[in-house]
Amino acid sequence: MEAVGAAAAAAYGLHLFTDVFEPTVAEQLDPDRFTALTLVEREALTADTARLRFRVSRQQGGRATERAAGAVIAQGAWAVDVKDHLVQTFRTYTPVGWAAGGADGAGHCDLVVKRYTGGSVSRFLHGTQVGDQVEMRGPVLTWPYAAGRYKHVYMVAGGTGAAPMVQLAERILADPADAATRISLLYGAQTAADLVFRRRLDALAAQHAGRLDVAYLVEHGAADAKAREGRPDAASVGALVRGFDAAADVVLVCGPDAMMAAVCGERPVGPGRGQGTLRGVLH
Ligand SMILES: Cc1cc2nc3c(=O)[nH]c(=O)nc-3n(C[C@H](O)[C@H](O)[C@H](O)COP(=O)(O)OP(=O)(O)OC[C@H]3O[C@@H](n4cnc5c(N)ncnc54)[C@H](O)[C@@H]3O)c2cc1C
Repeated sequence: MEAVGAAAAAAYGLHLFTDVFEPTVAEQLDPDRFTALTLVEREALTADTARLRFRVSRQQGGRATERAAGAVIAQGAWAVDVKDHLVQTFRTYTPVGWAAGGADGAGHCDLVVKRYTGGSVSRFLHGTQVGDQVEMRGPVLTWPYAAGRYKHVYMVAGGTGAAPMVQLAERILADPADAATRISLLYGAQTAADLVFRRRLDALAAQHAGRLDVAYLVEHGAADAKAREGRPDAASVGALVRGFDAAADVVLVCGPDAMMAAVCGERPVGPGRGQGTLRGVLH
């Protein structure tokens, strides 16, 4: 009994000890409320698209929040709601880099955001400077995924619509329980320079040869050997999903409204809404 009591006291002491070294300010994602994260790094990827890195660190006693966030992330593809506090409006973004952080150091949450000329939150985010705080809420589950559920995951992405595909592909390829899952991605953008995830995807494909195939499409400009000129259309999407097996596979589509309408039909907006009637070239 004494030994158990001593061990419990030691564990409690260790818990208090590690808490002392954790920050007092909340820099954690919380699924239930908006919290402020600090922008620590920004990188221009194109004239209108930037990668923004926000610091994540566990606050004192913040393990319950961290567990709640981890529980959502464990369920599949996820995103965060980002608020423009000036006009109290929010939009959803897909982290493409994530580390929860803890007693051993700060973590991070990376977003790749395209700026729209008349846009509200994307312009707000592009106006932020290193050191600024931005309010976020999440993780928000966007698509439940269970390892080993699909034999082949087909993906069609346009522009920053590739962000959820990158997040999901990295998850699948890193998970031994998904070792038999293959991924084929068709990724289109305006120009070759706008294929902002290309280098990352090529490295991933080289690392996981035979499990990830990526084909690129560009609308304008000279295409190279691996990036053909064109849009996701009946020919390119048809070639991608040629081996599709409805019993074992899935097709994921994410991109601008016009691309969604052309490929699969627009998805009804709102929580819990499914695809609805399949239209477009996948019909
Ligand atoms: C699950 C999910 C994940 C997402 N992940 C990402 C991501 O990782 N990266 C990313 O960049 N985006 C992502 N998005 C898109 C993002 O949420 C926003 O929709 C996008 O940033 C535009 O928001 P905004 O507030 O800047 O533009 P909004 O203000 O919503 O405007 C959208 C468009 O409408 C136009 N517009 C605005 N007002 C008017 C007007 N009065 N008249 C005519 N046109 C107008 C704007 O010019 C713009 O083109 C994601 C969306 C979802 C649903």
